[in-house]
Amino acid sequence: MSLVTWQKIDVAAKDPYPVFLGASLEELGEYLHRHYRDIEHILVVSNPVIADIYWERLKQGLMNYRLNLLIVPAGENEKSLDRLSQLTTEALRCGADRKTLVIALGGGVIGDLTGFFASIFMRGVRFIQVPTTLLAQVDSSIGGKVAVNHPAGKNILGAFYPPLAVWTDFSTLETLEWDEVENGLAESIKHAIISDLALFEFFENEQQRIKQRDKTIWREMVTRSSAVKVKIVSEDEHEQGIRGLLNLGHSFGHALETQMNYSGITHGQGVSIGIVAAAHLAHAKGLMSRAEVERARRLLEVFGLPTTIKEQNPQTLLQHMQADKKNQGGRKILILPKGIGQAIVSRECTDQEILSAWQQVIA
Ligand SMILES: NC(=O)c1ccc[n+]([C@@H]2O[C@H](COP(=O)([O-])OP(=O)(O)OC[C@H]3O[C@@H](n4cnc5c(N)ncnc54)[C@H](O)[C@@H]3O)[C@@H](O)[C@H]2O)c1
Ligand SMILES: O=C(O)C(=O)C[C@@H](O)[C@H](O)[C@H](O)COP(=O)(O)O
Ligand SMILES: [Zn+2]
Repeated sequence: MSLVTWQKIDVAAKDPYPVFLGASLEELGEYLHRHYRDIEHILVVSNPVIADIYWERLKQGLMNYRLNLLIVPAGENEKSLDRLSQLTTEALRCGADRKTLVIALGGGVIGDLTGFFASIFMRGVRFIQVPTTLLAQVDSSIGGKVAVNHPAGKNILGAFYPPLAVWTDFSTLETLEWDEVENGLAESIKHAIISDLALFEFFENEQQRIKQRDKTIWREMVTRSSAVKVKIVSEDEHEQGIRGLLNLGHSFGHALETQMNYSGITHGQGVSIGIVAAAHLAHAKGLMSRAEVERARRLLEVFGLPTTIKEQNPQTLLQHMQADKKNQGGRKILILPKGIGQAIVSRECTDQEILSAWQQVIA
């Protein structure tokens, strides 16, 4: 294996697992053969776009296994109970059993759906994340949150179910459309705002090279941003405390996604608008200066991310926020940035303050 170009970061979860940064799709088979001698059958779940580009490369290393590829249509709406049920039917048809290994080859949608499937199929089978979007590489493949959506709430049915490993091949990002890059940038910038001022400055200073897809800079961006996620989920696997910070912008963003029936807005766009709403709220509470709010907003906009939304009713969005998983006893719990590079979990936001924050991002 070409170990020279690899980097391995371990997630210190209850069941620890490695994140391989700079791995190559072709080499996953060899890794599995070395470490998991009892695997005979592998189910790979992907979508038509991704499979078309990357299936052949991944398959090369998996020739010694009984192998099935299950294709799910692209799109956020596939994170559904119906799709989960259909995957179950197909897995059984392929003769899957408790020793089957499931591989998620794709972005956050495939990762979340496949991971949740693996967590409940025959009460749990092993799975591996092979993230192919920027968002999936820096965020969704790490940390074991797996889920499907419900019309009334985003990720409302799910589990904490860690993968055996995260296998990140940077080269898959070369075929990603810029719109999809933006979604990953929203989560990466979120990582910077909640805990890494130096990473925020990196985004500010390297915006040109990021836009030009400079490979060295992208590698640094994915590595530094993944490291933030690994550190936080290693400290708090099941979101009892500090992991909540990773939800910056999500109370707002998820409300928008739910209101728009998981179409017409991407997760990253919702997070971007949500970060700005949370920043306005933080400013109202004296946690952020006006200049810092502007600095965060500017960075998101530099990369093409939206920071406002048209024609939304703040009251309706506030209602959707009642389904937020962080809420306790009917009280809304929000993540607020504290300047840039730190954030807090706030239990003290009134509905009026939240409505005012919505007003700031509704154009
Ligand atoms: N589990 C978590 O911790 C976590 C974290 C963040 C986001 N998420 C979830 O992730 C989802 C969003 O993920 P996403 O932004 O990756 O979207 P996505 O999975 O829908 O992928 C975006 C698009 O990119 C295409 N694509 C994927 N890889 C490609 C490649 N290498 N080349 C060309 N095209 C490619 C896909 O076909 C898809 O159309 C949301 O459902 C969100 O809730 C989960
Ligand atoms: O890993 C986490 O924890 C996160 O909050 C990361 C988020 O980017 C991600 O969108 C996550 O799925 C949101 O979790 P949820 O519990 O609010 O559904
Ligand atoms: Zn997210």
